[in-house]
Amino acid sequence: MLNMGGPENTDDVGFFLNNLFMDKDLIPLPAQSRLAPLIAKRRTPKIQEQYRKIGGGSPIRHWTETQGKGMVEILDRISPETAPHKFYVGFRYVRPLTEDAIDAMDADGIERLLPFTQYPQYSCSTTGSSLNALYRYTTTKKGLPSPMVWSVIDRWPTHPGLVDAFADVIQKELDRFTPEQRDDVVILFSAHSLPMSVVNRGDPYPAEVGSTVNRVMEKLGHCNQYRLVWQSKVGPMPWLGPQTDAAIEGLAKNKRMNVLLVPIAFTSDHIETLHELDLEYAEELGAKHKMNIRRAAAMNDNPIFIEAQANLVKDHLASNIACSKQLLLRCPLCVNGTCGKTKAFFASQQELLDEMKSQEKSKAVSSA
Ligand SMILES: C=CC1=C(C)c2cc3[nH]c(cc4nc(cc5[nH]c(cc1n2)c(C)c5CCC(=O)O)C(CCC(=O)O)=C4C)c(C)c3C=C
Ligand SMILES: [Fe+2]
Ligand SMILES: [Fe+2]
Repeated sequence: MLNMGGPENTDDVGFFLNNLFMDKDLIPLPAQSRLAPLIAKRRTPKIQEQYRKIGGGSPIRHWTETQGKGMVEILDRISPETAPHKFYVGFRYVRPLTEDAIDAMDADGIERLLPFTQYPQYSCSTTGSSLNALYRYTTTKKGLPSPMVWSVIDRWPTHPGLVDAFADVIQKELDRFTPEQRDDVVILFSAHSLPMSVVNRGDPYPAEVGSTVNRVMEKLGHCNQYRLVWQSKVGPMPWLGPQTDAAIEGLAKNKRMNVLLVPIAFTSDHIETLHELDLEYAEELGAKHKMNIRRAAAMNDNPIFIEAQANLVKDHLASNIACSKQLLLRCPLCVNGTCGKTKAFFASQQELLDEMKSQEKSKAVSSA
């Protein structure tokens, strides 16, 4: 289960930010190895303060493990032919790191490996970064890849179960408005923004976030007006807009006082939901403009969501593809070009999987 991870307590914030600013797939900096620690150090007190306000740390590990346990339990039941299933957490910026997950799987003698991105929508800055980390580690660590056979779930923006889960949390929150307010509600789907330099390079994330929003609104029968807006811009360069806070201000000007915020690009609670959406926007902006702003729950332990994850993995394993087709389309975008090598790596894994299948077939034939 690949994700960026978050600091478990305020002492971990420095380590988290240092790894984050060292990541060339996220933020390419000149003289990165010297500049990144300086930027991380400067930002640490501000980010520590934000984590303090949301209870002292990121809940991402807790929720990822809850989702993993639930998913594996369902998988053992609905896919007995591929059982037993086991999940490992691979975070990009805190422990357990992607590399730790590979080591643990190697030690456990795992033979079939399915890196499963926990970001529903693909971006080179998120899923791409995790896959490149996997590639680097498995091709440089001596003796790896061992007999592991790989395939990847690199995106799932329109998976029907994901769409159902989002529609469910939105419906539940819409029902909390009074009948008079309900028709006035504007649904603001809010996703982490991207620098325009990344958008202009052709990153598929904005389109994939849009595809999720479209399916969810279809599922809801276009019951309310909606917008797709972007949050969490960092630094002075231009980022993809409209920004979530500007959109709320715009609605206030138009006397649209009922707003439902929906975090659409991250599957558990984190600073962006608990601090930015709840404290800065719903509470502070809401009070400033006398607006009624609510937020849909994050996926966290949502049973529809966890079942969707299990179904996605089951269908992937049943299809016997060792490589998501879209993975092949992704490569030209990477800053450092490592995706091209990732592609070759997974292609050779496909041959390995084919070889294993044909050996199994001939074994079955000879024993018959
Ligand atoms: C789908 C989710 C995310 C995308 C896409 C994404 C792209 C992206 N982010 C930065 C820069 C920073 N992101 C930071 C923290 C952060 N980012 C996400 C999610 C996505 N980022 C999360 C969940 C978090 C963790 C914080 C939290 O909400 O718990 C930070 C560090 C925080 C800070 O210093 O302000 C930076 C920096 C870029 C440049 C980028 C795309 C290229
Ligand atoms: Fe980010
Ligand atoms: Fe890439």
